[in-house]
Amino acid sequence: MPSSAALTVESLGFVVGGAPILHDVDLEVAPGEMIGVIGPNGAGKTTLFNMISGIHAPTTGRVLLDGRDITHQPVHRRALAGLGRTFQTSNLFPGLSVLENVRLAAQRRLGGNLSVLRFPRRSDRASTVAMEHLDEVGLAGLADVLAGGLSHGDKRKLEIAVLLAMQPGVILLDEPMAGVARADVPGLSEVIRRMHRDHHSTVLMVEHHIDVVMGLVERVAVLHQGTILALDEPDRIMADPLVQSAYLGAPV
Ligand SMILES: Nc1ncnc2c1ncn2[C@@H]1O[C@H](COP(=O)(O)OP(=O)(O)OP(=O)(O)O)[C@@H](O)[C@H]1O
Repeated sequence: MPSSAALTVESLGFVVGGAPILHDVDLEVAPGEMIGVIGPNGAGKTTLFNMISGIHAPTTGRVLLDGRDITHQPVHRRALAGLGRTFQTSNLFPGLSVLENVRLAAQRRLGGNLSVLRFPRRSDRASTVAMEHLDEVGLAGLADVLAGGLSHGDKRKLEIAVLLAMQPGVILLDEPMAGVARADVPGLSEVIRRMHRDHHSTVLMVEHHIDVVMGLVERVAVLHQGTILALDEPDRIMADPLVQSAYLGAPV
């Protein structure tokens, strides 16, 4: 029977110089589900994201988006097919304003002119949509500020506004809390929670802050030595002796 998952990772493997970086990774993310991927340093989390988003080709296995095989599609085709991603390091346009960053994404989706040199009116459709998304992430008041001048936490919120403007079917969040000041973590968590709740977004999130992951997601995948050790609801993951032993360092 064909899978109804929004994102499917099937028997994924990645070998470099004879060393298996990932092996036998199977994962299904249901439409509207948010799954957190945790695991120790070097477990293969970023590599898994790079396979899903098309930065590296897997050695074995497949990646399916809404049941369609995208394993051999380049990054931009996957984006067009509805796969959105944030990176550990920001991929915003630092010299453009906060509003312009989101408006460009909205224009791309709405099919408008991509130029930022035409001085579009604040009332055009893409600007209106962009302002709505900035409002959602709490950045409407900073619309005219240059993106490069934002705090790390606000850059992450802006990246989420950009994603919302692109309306991807599946969102990959790569360590959204990386570099974010401790005081800004709860606010950014809330923005992710609202994005998931209000837009029914399908999300796969790698994050080192376990407390953040546990409070946000429906299920947690524990990646260990290149494969998924456990996949379950947060409470059950925290209580799993295998996970405690392998990941949290506690004795079994
Ligand atoms: N292209 C590559 N060539 C060689 N080794 C690689 C390559 N990509 C990843 N690795 C190795 O694979 C392992 C997994 O790396 P990866 O960055 O995916 O782990 P991670 O779980 O994201 O770690 P971290 O939590 O530190 O970000 C590491 O040992 C890394 O050095």
